[in-house]
Amino acid sequence: MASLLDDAAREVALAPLSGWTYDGAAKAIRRQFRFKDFSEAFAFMTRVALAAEKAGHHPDWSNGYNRVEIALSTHDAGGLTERDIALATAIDAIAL
Ligand SMILES: C[C@H](O)[C@H](O)[C@H]1CNC2=NC(N)=NC(=O)C2=N1
Repeated sequence: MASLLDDAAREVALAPLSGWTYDGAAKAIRRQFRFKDFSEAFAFMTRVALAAEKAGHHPDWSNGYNRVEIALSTHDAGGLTERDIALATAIDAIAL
């Protein structure tokens, strides 16, 4: 199982990821994305879903029209691990 990132490792890992913030209560990182319309938002979600399946690591998310809110946490480990950082990086590349 991936090991939890401590506070210092989390700071280092989050530094290059703009827009992701740490939610200490949820032990997750969060980011909100906005798109032109629902079709664009859902196309993004489809691509993220495929990347998540490939990684075997999945987002907790919600969608309302053109907004997609994503939280990443490693449930098996009970907090943030490198798997969340890797998926956040992949998601950012998809959103470009
Ligand atoms: C067995 C399988 O690898 C696990 O259940 C995976 C699937 N996707 C997952 N996704 C997330 N975000 N956290 C997990 O702990 C997790 N576990």
